[in-house]
Amino acid sequence: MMERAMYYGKGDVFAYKTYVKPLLGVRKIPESNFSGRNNIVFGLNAKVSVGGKDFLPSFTKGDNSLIVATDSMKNFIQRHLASYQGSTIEGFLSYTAKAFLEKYPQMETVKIIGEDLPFETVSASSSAGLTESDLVFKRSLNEASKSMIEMVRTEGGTMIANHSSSIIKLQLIKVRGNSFVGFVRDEYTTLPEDSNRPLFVYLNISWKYENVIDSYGENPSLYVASEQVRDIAAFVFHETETPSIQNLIYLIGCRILERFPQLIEVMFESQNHTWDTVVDHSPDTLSKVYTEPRPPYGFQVFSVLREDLDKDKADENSLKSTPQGS
Ligand SMILES: O=c1[nH]c(=O)c2[nH]c(=O)[nH]c2[nH]1
Repeated sequence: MMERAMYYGKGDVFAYKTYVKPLLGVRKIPESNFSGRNNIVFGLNAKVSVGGKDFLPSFTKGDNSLIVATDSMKNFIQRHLASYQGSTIEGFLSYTAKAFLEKYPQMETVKIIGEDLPFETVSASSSAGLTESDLVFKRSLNEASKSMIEMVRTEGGTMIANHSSSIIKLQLIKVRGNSFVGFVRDEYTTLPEDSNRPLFVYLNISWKYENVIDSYGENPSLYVASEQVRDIAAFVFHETETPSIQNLIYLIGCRILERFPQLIEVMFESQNHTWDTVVDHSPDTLSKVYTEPRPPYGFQVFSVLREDLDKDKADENSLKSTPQGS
């Protein structure tokens, strides 16, 4: 028998909480100054989906007797933000998903996606001069964290079937030091080879922990902050002469896995938004004028796995052991 799709839920569940427990003691890495979040404003946009065979009659017979109204799901999420004692979105999603399964026996699966609604610090005066305000925050329309957890009911309790943490909508421009050459040239090729392009990339990067519990931030030294992943991406972009976006994201993924042994996979969705050149005075000057590229856009999807690091290490070792001059 074919398995059918059947779930329902609520999207755009906005919830803001002030004075969430700060995230302190995140382990520092060489690519980033990030060490924690004050969490004075903690905001998220959640989407919950619930499933279970007991919901079938609600679809086929109009029997609402086991339906938890999606309006109630919204309240459930918001009230669980009030009682959540931790300091990360990942921890909150896990806490809330488990609570849904415990409260409603007809739910067999609960998936919650939470998108961070980030606020940034602004300056304020203090007796010591300029400091960061602890009262006023600036809404950020930049990149944001996003997490997902899928929890399922088992014989004796619950189990996490899937989880991920991400940074989304990161947009990085590198003004030179990028080429794209050597690709297939045939009767369909009009793109010239380019040895120096202004590479503008959009990145969504997701990562998966070996032990989901490390993502909750209860042991902050094992937590991977999206701010650190963002900083690694920019850092690796800076130091790499990129031959393609494909290779760039691979190198970023390897660096993330190197820095965080608690992760087993880093997944990328990248988009190419390389600027079009409008005015180019080179070789006299580096200064040029560019504009947005016309649609369509190119994209890449790639997972970097721990075995990629081991493979690179093995390659390095075999190079090292090759006798000089042979
Ligand atoms: O980094 C790139 N990868 C591609 O696969 C591609 N294709 C293309 O037209 N431009 C680019 N750039």
